[in-house]
This record gives sequence, structure tokens and C-alpha cells, in this order.
Amino acid sequence: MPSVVSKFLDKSEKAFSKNQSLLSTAVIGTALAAYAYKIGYPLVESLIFKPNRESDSLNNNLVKPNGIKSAANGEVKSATKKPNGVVQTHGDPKTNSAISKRNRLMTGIPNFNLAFILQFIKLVRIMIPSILCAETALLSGHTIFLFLRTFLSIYVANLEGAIVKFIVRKDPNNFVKQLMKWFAVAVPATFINSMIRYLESRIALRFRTRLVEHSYKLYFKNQSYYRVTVLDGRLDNCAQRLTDDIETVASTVSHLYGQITKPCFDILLMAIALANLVKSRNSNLLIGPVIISGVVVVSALVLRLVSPRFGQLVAQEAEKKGYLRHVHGRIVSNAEEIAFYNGHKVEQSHLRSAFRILTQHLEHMFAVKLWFVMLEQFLMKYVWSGTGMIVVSLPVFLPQVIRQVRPKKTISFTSPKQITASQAEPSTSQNSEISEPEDSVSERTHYFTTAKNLLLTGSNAVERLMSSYKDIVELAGHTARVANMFSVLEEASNGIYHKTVVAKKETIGDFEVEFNGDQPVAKGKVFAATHNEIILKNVPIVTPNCDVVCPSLSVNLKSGQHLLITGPNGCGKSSLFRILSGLWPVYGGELTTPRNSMFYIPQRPYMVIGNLRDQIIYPDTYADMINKQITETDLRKIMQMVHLEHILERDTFHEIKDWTDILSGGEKQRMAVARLFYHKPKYALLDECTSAVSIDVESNIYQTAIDMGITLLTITHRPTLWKFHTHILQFDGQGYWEFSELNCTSRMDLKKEKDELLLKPNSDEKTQRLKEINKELGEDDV
Ligand SMILES: Nc1ncnc2c1ncn2[C@@H]1O[C@H](COP(=O)(O)OP(=O)(O)OP(=O)(O)O)[C@@H](O)[C@H]1O
Repeated sequence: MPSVVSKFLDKSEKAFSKNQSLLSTAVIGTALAAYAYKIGYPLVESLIFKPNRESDSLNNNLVKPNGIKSAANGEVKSATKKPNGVVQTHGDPKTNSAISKRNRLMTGIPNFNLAFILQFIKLVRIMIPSILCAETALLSGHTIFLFLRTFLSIYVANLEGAIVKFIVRKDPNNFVKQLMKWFAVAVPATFINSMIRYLESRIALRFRTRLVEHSYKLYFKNQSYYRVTVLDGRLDNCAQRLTDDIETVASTVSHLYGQITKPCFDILLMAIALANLVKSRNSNLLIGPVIISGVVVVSALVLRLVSPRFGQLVAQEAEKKGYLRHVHGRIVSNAEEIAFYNGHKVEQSHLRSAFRILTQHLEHMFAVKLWFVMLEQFLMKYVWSGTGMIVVSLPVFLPQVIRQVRPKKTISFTSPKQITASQAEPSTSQNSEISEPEDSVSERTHYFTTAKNLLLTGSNAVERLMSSYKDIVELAGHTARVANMFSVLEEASNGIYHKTVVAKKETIGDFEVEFNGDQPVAKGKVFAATHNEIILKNVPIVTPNCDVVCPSLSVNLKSGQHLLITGPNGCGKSSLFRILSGLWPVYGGELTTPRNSMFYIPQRPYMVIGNLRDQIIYPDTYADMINKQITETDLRKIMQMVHLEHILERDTFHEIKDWTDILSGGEKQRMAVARLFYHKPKYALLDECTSAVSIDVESNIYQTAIDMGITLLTITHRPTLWKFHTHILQFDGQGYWEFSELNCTSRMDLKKEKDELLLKPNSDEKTQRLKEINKELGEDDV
């Protein structure tokens, strides 16, 4: 069998021997052509198609959460989107325009450019707020250790040179001495290395803490967390930016500091050490550095030219990761509903699709990186090493060349020390004749090993500096996302919103939102109530999409006048609460509210992380409760008022549990009412907040609230609650409304008549009468 194979190989070798060189040339040529195409084509493409690409990618970024994105390719399908993102603004126009202008300067495709520098400076100011802070102290310590590390590298390079020299010289005594030194150096060297890593992690954590604190401050300022999700459409996934992106920025900046500082020290000190070494060999000081600098500069230019847009790629990756996390989050928070529906197929397909988008992007990134890294490695590993070898050989070969040209003049390879020694003892010429060749070889080995080590450290330093460029461009991607989040949060807290708006409905009434350029102006005036009154004078109800739901609403309500709000679905009842609470801008008219004396209870009650006590006192803390001199006995009474005493029989006030899952729908609603009784506000905005509570308990609750002196503004479809109200605001669903005193008896009669009519067989007369009654009751006409 082996003979058969060898014969076959023999034959094939003969067959291919003629074409072998041709074949190799073809393979190398094809590889080079493919490489040149891969590197060259994107360059040509970017030069020719650059403007279109940039605008495309910007558009894609703008429309994210509001436009509907196709799952597979991330294209926007929003058919009727406005050409410009509409900006909604309230607050001081001068400040707003200054903030917008500054923020506009800082946007664009993430790369190593002016926008990145501005964004980075902004983040650095947050991460290092002053010269005298913990971060500067840590950075100084880090710098000192990096510097010490470089010194040690030079010392070790020399030591290794000496060790090799004594091996070549066959001098065991000196070899052992140098080896002992080498082991002794290992102790501080390992300590310094560990300290460098420790300080890098500490700095990263400090930076992260600063950024997180700053972002939380902005996130919770003027309800920005609500505004950026509902009123503004620029932040696709705030959670991803607040967690992952901030963490990446902090760790990358901390890492880059060492990555750039250490090589700078290395290059500087290695250059000095190498210069001394070259000087000691009486060689030319200029040739080596000129050759090295030339090669490094050319390599850097080539890499800069062919470098893909890592910043943009990294920003897109973060965006896609954020989307995947968002889909996961939705499943976690709606697990029960999905399980009831058996909707796992749909949810799984959403997850898969989100994951596929991410993997497709990562594959694209890996492919782009492959070609770049190949070129990078070729230049840095092979071209530089070759150059290093040439430079190291120069002091060895050049004197030989010179000696051949000028044979009479002798240049020895001995060290300066030996030169002086040989000059001082001319009589020992016979000895030196024997020992000189051995000494000369060991000295040359010493020189070569030291120079090689120094050059290696130096070239590693330059390599790290150059690959830092890639890291900086990647950092630009994350920086852009974090800085952009800060800008949007800042603007949102100042009332500046950008949102892609879908086509408007027909204008209702004579109110139209006024635009300044592409910015709708919130012209309404808001006053703080002096006597706990609520007054709306010609206030329009306008949605974040700039749809006018009600053109002009006027209501005058005093404390003690309980208001019932009715109307068909989508007529603007909850929106009125949003305007009263200051969540939505006031686009016209005048609004007077006692904002701090109002307490809102939604239909879907929110359960906070914490124990049972925390559920009742929210948004107060335990310290607030103590300050208000409210005891657990008082809380127990409140629990009895809302008929939740049975929970106290099985649970204590102090156990932390997931109350969203533990409590039933009705129990959660009653818990929300318990909050109302704890806070005892002047006004309660009740948005169908007892729809899951039994009618008799609900009546009890309403009576208790009135007895406590709380004025009720209630949205409800239950006639049993009418009797607790004195006034009625009835919307007709067409933008019109009626505000009057509530005549409960006549309303009840109408309701009774409607119920009786519904039991009768269908007829034109019945339909006509039902229409009239529904209009009067402000109910949906079916
Ligand atoms: N965040 C939003 N962005 C855009 N439009 C919104 C937003 N919230 C509500 N709307 C729209 O505003 C209109 C009024 O909504 P609102 O919630 O006030 O209705 P509602 O009268 O409370 O209805 P329901 O009785 O069904 O609760 C609706 O057409 C709704 O689609």
C-alpha cells in the first residue's frame, strides 16, 4: 500500500512538476486579487455612494420605535410618516434651541470624527468631574504603575541580554547571578501587573458609577422616563443604553487609557534605551528610527484607509441586542397572558426573528473584520518584524561594510568598558587575540538579544497603539448611543420632543396645533391653583401624535364638587387626566391645577418592589411614613377600609414578595385605593380604578373617600357610582362636550329605560330611541 501511494505521488509530482510554479502563481494571484477586491471595492463604493448611504442609515436610526420595523431586515414600513420628525416643545424656546443646536452637532454616523470628540469630552466631564476627585487619584496611580512597568520591561530586556551573553561565554557564575536578579525582579513585576489590572477595573467601575448616576438623574428629571417613551421617539431601547452601553463605555475608556498610555511610555523609553544601545556600538542614530517611523506611518495610513466603520457596526449591534432584550422583557412581563392564550408560537417566532437579526449582523461584522484583521496582522506581524530585523542588523553589518571599504581602520564590537580596558592594558594583546573573537560574539549576542527585546516591546507598543484606533472607533459607537441618550433625556426634561408622526386625522373644530418650523408650539399657560380649584379655559386635548381629540375644553371645578367623566371609548377621558397631571403638554388656553394635591389611580394598578407596607405607602418611603407619624396600626385600619384584612392574616407587612403575581386583579385595585386613603389628597383622579371590585365594596370605598374630604374626578361606566358625584363632564366622541351639574335621578331613569328597551325585539323605533338615550348618557352607540 505505501508503495502504491508513493508511486502515485511520484507520478502526480511528475505530472504537475511543470505546472507547479504556474499553479502556485495562480493561487497566490487569485488570493491577492480577492483581497484587493475586498479591500478596494468598499473604498470605491464609499467614495461614490457615500452621501446616499449616510442619509439612509440616519433615516433608519430616526424612525425606530414608532415606525413599524420589518423583523427580517429592519426596514421601516411606516407608510404615512411625515417627512420630518416632528418636534414638540415646551419650556424656554431660547434654551431649547441652544440645546438642540449643540445636540445636533454631536450626532452623525459614529466614527472617529468631530462629533465623537465632542461626545467624548461630554462624557469625560461626567466621568471626571474635577481635578480633585477619586477618579483622578486612581488614574494617577494607574499612570505611575504603567510607567514602572515600562521601566521594568527595559530592565528585564537588558537582563535577558546579559543572561544569553553569559550562556554564550560559558560563564556559570555570572549566569546564576543574572538569573537570581531575574527571579528577584519577578516579584515587583507581578505586583505591578496585578495592580495595573486592579486599577483598570476600579477606574472602569468609578466611571460607570458616575455615568449611571448622571443618567438616573436625567432619567427621573421632570418625568423624562415617561416623556422619552411616550412623547419622544428617538430612544429605541433606553434600558440597553442605561445598562450595557454605559458599562461598555466605562470599561473601554478605562482599558484604552492603559492601552494608549503604556505604549506611549514604552515607545519613549524604548527609543531612549535603543538609542543608548546603538550609541554604545558607535552606530548611526538616525537610520533605524527613520526606517521604523516610515514603515509605521505608511502602515497606519493604509489601515486607516481600509478600516471599516467599526463605530457604526458596533452601534447597530447594541441596537439589535437591545431589541432582543426588549422582546425577552415583554415575555417576562406578560407571561401569564401569553400562557393563557398559548401564544408561545408567536412569541417564539418574535424571539427567533430578533435573534436572527442580531446573528446576521454579527456574521456581517465578523466577515468585515476578517479582511481587516488579515491586513493588520500582515503589516504588524510580518512587515514590522522584518523591518525590526533589518534595523537590529544595521549596527552589526554596517561596520563590516565600512571595514571592507576602509580595511585599515579597525572598529571593535566591544563595549565602552572593554574599550577603555583594552586601551589601558596594551601589553595583553596576545591574550586579547585569543579571547576577542569569543567576547565579540557574546557581546554581539548580548546586544542582539537586548535590542531584539527592546524592539519587540516597542513594536508591541506601536501595535497596541494602532489597534487602539479600532477600539476607539468601536468606542465611538457606544459613546454615540450614551451621549445621544443624555441629549434626548436632557431635551425631554426641557420639553423638546422629536417624534415621527403618522398621518393626522381630520381637524376637529377650529383648533389647530401651531407649528414653528417643524416644531409644534405648546402655547398653553399653566398656573398653580391658589384655592385648590381646577380650571380649564379653552384647553385643547391633543395627543402626542398631534391629533386634536377635543379642540377646546372649559371646566371650572371647586374642591368638594365631585366630577363624573363619561363618553365613548377614545374620546379623551384619560387624556384629560394626563394633561391635568402635566404628562402631556398644554397646546392652548389656560390651565389652573393644584398639581401636588392630585393623586391618580389607573385601571391597571402598579405594584412596587417591596413588602406589603411599601405597596400601601407608595410613592412614600418608610422614612416618609415615620415623618408623617403614621403607624402600622393606621395601615391595618386602611387595609380594613378596602376590605383587604384577609391578606394581613396570611402575610405580614414586612415580607418582600412579587405582589403583582400574588394579588388578584380586584385585590390590586383595592390596594391602589388603600394608597389613596394613606395619602388623603385633595383630588383623586380615578380612571376606572375599581372596575374589578364588587359593587358593594366599590360603593363603600367611594363613600369613605368622600367622608375623608377627597374630591373625586371619576372615569367610570358603572351607573352605581353616579350617585357619588355632583357634576358631569360628558364627551360625545366628536370633540364636543358638556359640563353641568349631575342630575342623578333623570340619568338613572334614562338608564332604566335603556335596559328595558334592550330586552325588546329590534325595530326602527327602538334603534332611534336607543340612539337618543346613548347620546344623552354619553355612551357608545352600537
Ligand atoms: N401615547 C399616545 N400617542 C398617541 N395617541 C394616543 C396616545 N394615548 C392615547 N392616544 C389617543 O388619544 C385618544 C384618546 O385616548 P384616551 O386614552 O384619552 O381615551 P379614553 O377616552 O380614555 O378611552 P377609554 O374609554 O377607551 O379608556 C385615542 O384616540 C388614543 O388612541
